[in-house]
Amino acid sequence: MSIQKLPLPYDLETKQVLKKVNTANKALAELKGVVSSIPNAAILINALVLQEAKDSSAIENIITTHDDLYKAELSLEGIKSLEAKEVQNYIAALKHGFDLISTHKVLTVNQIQKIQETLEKNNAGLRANPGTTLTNATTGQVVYTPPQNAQEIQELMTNLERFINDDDLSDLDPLIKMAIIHHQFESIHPFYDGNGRTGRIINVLYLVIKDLLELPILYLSRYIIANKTEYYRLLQDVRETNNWEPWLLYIITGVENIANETIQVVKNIQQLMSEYKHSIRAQYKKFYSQDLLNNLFKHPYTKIEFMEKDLGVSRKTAANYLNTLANDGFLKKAKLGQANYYINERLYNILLL
Ligand SMILES: Nc1ncnc2c1ncn2[C@@H]1O[C@H](COP(=O)(O)OP(=O)(O)OP(=O)(O)O)[C@@H](O)[C@H]1O
Repeated sequence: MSIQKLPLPYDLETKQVLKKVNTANKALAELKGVVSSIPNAAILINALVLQEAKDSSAIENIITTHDDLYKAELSLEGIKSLEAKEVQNYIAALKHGFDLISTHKVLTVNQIQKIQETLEKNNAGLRANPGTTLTNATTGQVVYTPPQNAQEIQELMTNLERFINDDDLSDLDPLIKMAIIHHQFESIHPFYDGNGRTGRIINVLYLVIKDLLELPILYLSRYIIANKTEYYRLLQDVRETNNWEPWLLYIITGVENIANETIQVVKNIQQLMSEYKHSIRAQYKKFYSQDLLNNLFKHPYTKIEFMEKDLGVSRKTAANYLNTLANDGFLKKAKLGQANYYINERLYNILLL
């Protein structure tokens, strides 16, 4: 069966769906509010995006620990595991996507290609050769064959681009649209690889485009991992039955649940920052600064070079700050090879959840 072009000719706004849309939108609005109450919220992107990258990559069986990831960020000798590198590529793709959409708040096929390119580190572009099928991971059976024809893929992507950006095509709530966009994107399966992760990046970027979030910080991937069987089943089920309601409810419930979890994480970080700010400022009048505090929260694991750069101080001064903070229990000092690094353990524990 070929893929339908968008908008879909069905009434998707059932009572149940609208109810979910309503509560999910409330949760998103609260999250947006909590994030904007942090004056330097952008520093959170690093820590929070890493979380999403780790979870999203895990769906592709790229399993990493937080410890590995944060160490990889430090680029110290001997810790660049392949997995951590994959996750770094995901972060780069998400950040690149965020930059691309930020100015004009549109998402084009071209930009989607750039995101996938950053993620997969190849420029194969949209599929041009046949042969791609989706199989059941356990049985190896083909469950779905996406379009094989290059021109058809191109046309479906152009249609998707219009649906993403032109609200005159459909007045559905953005959350319903996001669920449709995700399904459509995964069904077109426009690339040879990275379709799942690119699709999950599009989800969060779409929320930013629609002003439901200011920063791309909604770890929807965690929800998808936790409900992975249901995810695959519903993707397939919609195609076979055209029964959209369970899929829409699944995705929108995910948005709501994860928004509520993220609100808690952001509030915990905010509280810890405020505690650190007051204690560090009181204890070290001479060297406390907002930039110093930001550095400790931008990188759950930090190193002398980061501090040097962020604060514009000498290596010796940066080392002195970090060692003093470690001596007094604000950070934990650790060693890898010859190099020292410093862990904000309380932040690390919040992000571990
Ligand atoms: N039956 C199906 N119908 C439509 N899409 C599907 C189906 N089964 C899987 N998919 C989608 O295909 C994605 C996998 O595609 P691909 O392997 O290209 O992406 P990936 O990013 O490398 O992998 P992953 O999503 O596992 O991290 C899944 O995440 C899912 O979104």
